[in-house]
This record gives sequence, structure tokens and C-alpha cells, in this order.
Amino acid sequence: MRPALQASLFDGFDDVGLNDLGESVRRVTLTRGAWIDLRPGWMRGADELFERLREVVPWYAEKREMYERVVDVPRLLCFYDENAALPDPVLGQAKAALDAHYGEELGEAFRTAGLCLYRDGRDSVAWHGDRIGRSRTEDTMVAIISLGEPRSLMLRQRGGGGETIRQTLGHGDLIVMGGSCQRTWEHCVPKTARPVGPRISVQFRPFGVR
Ligand SMILES: O=C(O)CCC(=O)C(=O)O
Ligand SMILES: [Fe+2]
Repeated sequence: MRPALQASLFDGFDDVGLNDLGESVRRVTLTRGAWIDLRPGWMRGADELFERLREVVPWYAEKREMYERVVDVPRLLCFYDENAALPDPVLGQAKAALDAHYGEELGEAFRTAGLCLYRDGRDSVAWHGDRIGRSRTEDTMVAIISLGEPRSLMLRQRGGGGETIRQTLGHGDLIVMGGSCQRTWEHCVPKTARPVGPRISVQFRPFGVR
């Protein structure tokens, strides 16, 4: 049992921790050798973890040239290289659990963590594959934990033709994009006019995949 003071501090929050992976992961096979794995509610206490990360992560806005003007990319970012200390111990536990579950199939460990903060419905990421580096030519995996308010992650076959998949992800959900997904499919988080609260996405990738 927790001491009373601590219990009152944590009122309304679950303890932050991981649920199991194993049998609870559902695989959806896409076309052309791509797949996604879904594990809703993987992270317990996801709303508390959201608050912790929003506080401690040194978020920055990336600039991009667009129509000959330099504009802010519409979301805040922070990238943790493989040697960087992660901003919360539970993210180290998540990486270890992903390595235990996917290590054999992936043939290597997850190394880097990219964090994105979508402040509201105006923040977004356009259609893309994570194709910088080895993922341009090789199968790989990108594992994403979603914290805070749910947003839609859309997936479609690269080059069009075929179905568009919408996954609503937030409050501790896990999605893993695997196989050829970064080369043969694209994903995005569209803007929404609905009033939505902030969401944080934590992406684990192997070395040399961006
Ligand atoms: O917000 C997400 O979960 C997706 C982020 C993403 O696709 C990326 O940063 O490459
Ligand atoms: Fe991506």
C-alpha cells in the first residue's frame, strides 16, 4: 500500500506501468508485405505519463522551408539518439519489452526514440513513410506509443489505389508498423477541426531508420 501523502498526490491517476504484450497483440496484414500490430491500452497510467513527458521533455519546433518561406513544422519534437538517456524510466522499460517481444522477428533491437507533441487539432503530420535510411530499402519496424488525447493515424498504400485505414490512438495504445510498411505504405496524422486535447507520440526505431 502507498503512504497516504503519495496516494493523495496521485489521486485520479493510475500507476504508470506496462501491461503485457504477448497474446494481447493483434496483427493486421496489409498488402505488399506490410503489417500493423495493435495493442490498445498497453501503457497503464498513460495520462500521468503524458503529463510527466509534457513537463520534462525539451520540446522544440522544427523549421521547414515551404513556398520559399521558413515555417514551423506543425507539432513539437524531441529526438533521443541511441546513447541519450530517455526522459522517463518507463520508456526504457517499454523499449526493453518491445525488444523482448519483437527481437527475434526484427533481428535487432530498437535504438532511438522520437517524441512528438500534437498541441491541438491544428498540429499534424502529412502523408509519408519513415524512409530516411535503411527503411528505404529494407523491411523494418516502427513501434509507436500514443499518450494523451486520441488522434487518427491513417494508413494507405503508397501510390494510391486500395483502402485507407484509420486507427484512433491515444491513452496508452501501441501500434507497430512492420514488414515493408515504411516503403510500400504511407501514414499521416491529419489535422482535425474537432476540439481535441494534446497527444504525445513516442516512436521507437532501430538504428539507421528515421
Ligand atoms: O504521431 C504519430 O504517431 C506518427 C508520427 C510519425 O509518423 C513520425 O513521426 O514519423
Ligand atoms: Fe512516420
